[in-house]
Amino acid sequence: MSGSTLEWDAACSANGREDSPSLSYVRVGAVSYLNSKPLIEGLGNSLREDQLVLDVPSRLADKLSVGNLDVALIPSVEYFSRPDYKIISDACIATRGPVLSVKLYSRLPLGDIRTLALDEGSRTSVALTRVMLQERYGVIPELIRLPMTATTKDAKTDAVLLIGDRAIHPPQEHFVETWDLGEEWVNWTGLPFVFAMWVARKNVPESPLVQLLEQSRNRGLKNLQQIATREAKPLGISEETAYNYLKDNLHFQFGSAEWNGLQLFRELVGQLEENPELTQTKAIQ
Ligand SMILES: C=C(O[C@@H]1C=C(C(=O)O)C=C[C@H]1O)C(=O)O
Repeated sequence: MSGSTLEWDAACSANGREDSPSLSYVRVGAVSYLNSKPLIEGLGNSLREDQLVLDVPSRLADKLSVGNLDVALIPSVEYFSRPDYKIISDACIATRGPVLSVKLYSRLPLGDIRTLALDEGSRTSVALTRVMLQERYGVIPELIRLPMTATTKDAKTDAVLLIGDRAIHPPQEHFVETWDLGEEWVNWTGLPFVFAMWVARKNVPESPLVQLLEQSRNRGLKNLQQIATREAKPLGISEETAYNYLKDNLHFQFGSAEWNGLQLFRELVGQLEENPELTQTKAIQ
């Protein structure tokens, strides 16, 4: 435990928020994929083991929503509908071009897609895919949930969305078209895309976690090669692929261009949600 616990406790009592968790109680959730390792480099040294939970993005969003986490790296789309959430860091998962780990694989030309299987771990890329298919092709597909354990072959749909570590591997079958969603968004809008950011519920005091998250990200950025060397083998990818992914595909700093990209995405998602009956997802058959 770091010496900053006292500072955090003091912030809680100074704000008169006895229900607010101090650092010794705060529960932090981070994405379990390679993309998040630079954001949490060394973070575990300042928290107890049970305070840092790693999980897929959709489950982190659910845990934050029901109060099982206090702070989490959640899909950006989950922030839009929650006035009780606040962004507490400029550390994020974004891209300014091809992202490598968010892929739409299609068995038909994109304009002919009628059924779409969606990675169960995703929320933001699900919304991004739907926005782009509708805006660019007028396509509003039937949505099927693709469980974490299922592969593209298990999905009998016209197209499949995969995110995270499993999307980095080349697919095991031939697809007619493949979209790198980061590349498609940036080419289409001229703006970066923010997939995930650190969000807390509004009653959670920010200090000293804000500083810890910034320090972890800065430490991670300095250690990309070590992170790639450490993480590549268990994922079955080369160190070079892991390093290039962290260094060139991902962007970990939330700047004004990222903010503009996020605002545009928010507007487009808002238009999509005006039609709620089109957003239901069925289980895979
Ligand atoms: C780039 C990625 O970013 C992510 C995609 C997310 C989503 O689609 O909801 C959420 C968090 C990030 O893990 C990825 O997972 O490959």
